[in-house]
Amino acid sequence: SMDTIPRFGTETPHEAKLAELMDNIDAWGLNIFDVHNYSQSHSLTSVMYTIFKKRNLIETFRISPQKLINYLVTLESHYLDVPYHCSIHAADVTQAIHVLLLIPSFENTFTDLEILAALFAAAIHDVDHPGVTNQYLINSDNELALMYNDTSVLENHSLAVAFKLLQNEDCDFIENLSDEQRKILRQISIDMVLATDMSKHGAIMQTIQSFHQSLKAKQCKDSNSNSSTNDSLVLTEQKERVQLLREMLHCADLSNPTKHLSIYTQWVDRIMDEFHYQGDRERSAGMPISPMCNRRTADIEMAQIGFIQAIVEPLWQMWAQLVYPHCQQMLDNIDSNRQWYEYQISNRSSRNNTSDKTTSQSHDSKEQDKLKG
Ligand SMILES: COc1ccc(C2=NN(C3CCN(C(=O)CN4C(=O)CCC4=O)CC3)C(=O)[C@@H]3CC=CC[C@H]23)cc1OC
Ligand SMILES: [Mg+2]
Ligand SMILES: [Zn+2]
Repeated sequence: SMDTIPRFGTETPHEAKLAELMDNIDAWGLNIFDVHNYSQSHSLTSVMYTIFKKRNLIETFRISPQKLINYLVTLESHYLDVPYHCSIHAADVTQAIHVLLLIPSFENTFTDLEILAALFAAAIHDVDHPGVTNQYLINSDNELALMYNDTSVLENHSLAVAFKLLQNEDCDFIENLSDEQRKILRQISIDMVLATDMSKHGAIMQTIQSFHQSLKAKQCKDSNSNSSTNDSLVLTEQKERVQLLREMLHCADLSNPTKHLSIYTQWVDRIMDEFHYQGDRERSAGMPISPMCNRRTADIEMAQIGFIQAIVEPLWQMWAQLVYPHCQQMLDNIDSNRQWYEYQISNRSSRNNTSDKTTSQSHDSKEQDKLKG
């Protein structure tokens, strides 16, 4: 019954602190690491449950709260204890897409079912991620690469695991959706999660420019009719709305550099840990070591500047243009974060041997610790 379900979906002795944090559920500045700590490591369950309650999705889709919790706790337990692609990343991306869906430009854009599908896709998008890249799974003849014919291996696997969990009677929180609604939810989730494969990034960047121009053209036509919703994008085709949701999840998945430095540097530590563990395995297997995966030659600051310049900034600039002025904070954070990493590089004492290099690197991470407060 309702009274057995805690306010944020999970039992915690820190409910008051969690309530304080959840007051920021609609804000880009939510500290997901604090949520993880005060929810007894149930950030994904508590964030998803809080968003579902806030968006009235439990009533709209006649969801059993208990089955929703059962699904979320089971999904969360199927995220592995890897440094970056763990349940905190899923919670982070889910909360990010929730905030992006709140942008006024989208006030009248998506149906409740599309919003349900988008949040579901974000929550499941990396479940059971083993902490290595698709390329590593392919190069090491992993069972998963065999299963998915080297094609979006991790993304296909996460989708299959997530939908398998739904088949459990106690976890089927979408039992009251019609067959047509379940079909649409599955279709949109598959489309969105497959689009988080970075090998699709180029294709997304190709189409985003012309797609957004066509949307802006339609938008200003609406504004000529001086309708009250002149800010919001109205897309008549479900295909176009799904394309926007695909881009939105990709943006959320690439949102670390758009966050405050103290949060961003924690994600950098985690992804570099994950990449370096992969590099260690590649080295000991005599395989070529993947980009950014060699801890012995790593230049963490350069990798971030390259990641921001090559991937994150171009994508977020396209996105910010579409929803101007609602994503300026993200662009500002990207800029100041890039400048911070450039400053770290300009600040380096000239290193002439590895021991110096190791010392100063540990010094840098102490710098970052200070930033974390
Ligand atoms: C916080 O910091 C990061 C967070 C996530 C990722 C991801 N990275 N990737 C690809 C790795 C290979 N790629 C590149 O090398 C891109 N690139 C250049 O071309 C120049 C420098 C540079 O980085 C593309 C992204 C993933 O596939 C991960 C999984 C999905 C999304 C992003 C993740 C990388 C980060 O910091 C480098
Ligand atoms: Mg992924
Ligand atoms: Zn991800």
